[in-house]
Amino acid sequence: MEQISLPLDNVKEKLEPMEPNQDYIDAFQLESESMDSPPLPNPTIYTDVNVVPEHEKDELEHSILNLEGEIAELKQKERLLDKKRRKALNKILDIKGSIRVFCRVRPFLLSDRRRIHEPISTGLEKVVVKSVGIRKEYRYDKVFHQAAAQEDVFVEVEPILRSALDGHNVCIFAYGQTGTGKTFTMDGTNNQAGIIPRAIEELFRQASLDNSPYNIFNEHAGGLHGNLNIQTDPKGMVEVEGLTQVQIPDTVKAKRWYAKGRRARSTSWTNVNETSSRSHCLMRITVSRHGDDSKAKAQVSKLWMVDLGGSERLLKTGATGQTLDEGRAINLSLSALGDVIAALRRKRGHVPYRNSKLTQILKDSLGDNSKVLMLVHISPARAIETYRDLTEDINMQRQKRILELEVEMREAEEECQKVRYQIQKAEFLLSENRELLLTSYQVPDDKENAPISPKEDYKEVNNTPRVTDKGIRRNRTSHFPRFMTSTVASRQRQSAAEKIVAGRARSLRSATRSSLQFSASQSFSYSEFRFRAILKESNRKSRYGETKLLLPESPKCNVSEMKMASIPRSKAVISSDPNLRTTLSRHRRRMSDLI
Ligand SMILES: Nc1ncnc2c1ncn2[C@@H]1O[C@H](COP(=O)(O)OP(=O)(O)OP(=O)(O)O)[C@@H](O)[C@H]1O
Repeated sequence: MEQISLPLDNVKEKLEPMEPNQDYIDAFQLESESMDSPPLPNPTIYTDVNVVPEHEKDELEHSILNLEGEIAELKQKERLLDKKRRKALNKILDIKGSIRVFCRVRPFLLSDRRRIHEPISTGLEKVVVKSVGIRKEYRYDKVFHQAAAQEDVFVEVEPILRSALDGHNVCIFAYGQTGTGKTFTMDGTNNQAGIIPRAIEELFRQASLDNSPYNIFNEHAGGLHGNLNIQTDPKGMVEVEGLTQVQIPDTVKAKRWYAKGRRARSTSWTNVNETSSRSHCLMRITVSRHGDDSKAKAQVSKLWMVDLGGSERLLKTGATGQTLDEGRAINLSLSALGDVIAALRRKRGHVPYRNSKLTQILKDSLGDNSKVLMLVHISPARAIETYRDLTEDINMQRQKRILELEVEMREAEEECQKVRYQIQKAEFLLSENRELLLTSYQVPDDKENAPISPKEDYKEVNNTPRVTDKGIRRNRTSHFPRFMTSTVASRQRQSAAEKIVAGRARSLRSATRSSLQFSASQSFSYSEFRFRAILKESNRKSRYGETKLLLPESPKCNVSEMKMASIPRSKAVISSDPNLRTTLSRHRRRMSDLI
């Protein structure tokens, strides 16, 4: 707050400095020239603080209380809707199966020497392999044919990612012989991103839509046949000693760490694949979600994305030495994983987790309450046919129920987003009102060091006892020598300034009313533009993590409103009256010009 003198006789005004704006200055000059108000005694003009009448304090406090109640109600509604959405998603995943096995058929590559062109039907659930006259049928939850794109695969993966954010442990595996496309499915290429980069994007996107603060950590382990020390805590949570855990604030960092982990993975040439991965590659993303209650324990879930080593016959790969040993270790752990998944699918009492490091590490993410997706990869070098399943009716019923639940889930999600936006608006208004209350009514604790109130200031300057406004005016004129009394021009300027201050007071009152209006009808007036501008700015800054604000479709605001939005809070003229707003701005430019 600084004090400046105006070229009005004896007028003291407290203003905050503003940047000059010629438009406003010119407009103000025009307006003040045309004013024809009766001469007034020289007033003392104060702005910014202590202009809101005392009785409006109650209104403001009432508004704050209303908003607090409203926010609590909205949060409760948000929790219920989120619960409904989670429940629907969980049901969908249960119907689909908590352990699902997909099959992806790799397309022919230029390097494939032998091609057997058999017709392959698409989008079905069964694969028939013909080999030396023997015909074998394999059933999957879904088959991705050769032409299936990375997006097609990811569409099926997406729901269980949401499940990871909801607190379930999730495992996504790529399994298959060497060269069948496991790494292609998990990592992809620069132009055809695979599951892992897409999942990272999606996790951050979904987390940014949610009001709950998330912490996302990334761990990476390549070459699991080393001597890893695995520990299980009393609650059954598994930890691997020496695993690097990094907090990842955004997708860029997440991808950087992922790339770093991938580089550590051992690859070597085999007869079957030039850059064959000679180890399992595990990527773990730990999501910890904090609820509204900051004291409550965070909900922690793990998302594992595993590119398993090739499950080839060792003779066929022509591997020797270390590569052969790696191949053996891979095969052993793969068969242990197969046993665990088979036991879980058949709901056996005993699940043989202890048979390999791989299954020990994944123990807490493969059992109850977890979601598992196994993507089996096959190469097209054999004739493959897929048939329509005979249990078509059952499938249709399943699909119908899944569709219903998906609608239910989407509706709950959309409703939840609306409620979140309402919460953000209400919280924004609440903080505005609290700030207004603080700046307008707070009595400083330390009276000696407290800034002098405008009236006291006046008293000091004029060395007169404190009197009412009327008294001040009378006293003021009577104390000044004749040559200090106002001229016609100065009185005109004063009158303009007085009008402005009165308008300012009105504008502050209207700000209070705006808040009250929201709490009653949930509509927006003055704060909407600033609120949206702030939201836009925060969304522009970071799509993920940094801020949890979300900007739904916003109504168009005109240029002057946006100008207002860019003025800092302390300088913003808060008024729903556009004329008053302009006058006040002009006034300020004029004042700043004089500093
Ligand atoms: N769906 C696909 N579309 C196009 N190219 C593919 C597809 N799947 C695999 N490929 C290509 O096939 C080759 C082998 O794939 P990839 O390296 O992913 O196999 P892999 O199963 O991971 O092998 P390994 O177990 O030896 O590491 C790569 O050149 C890859 O780009």
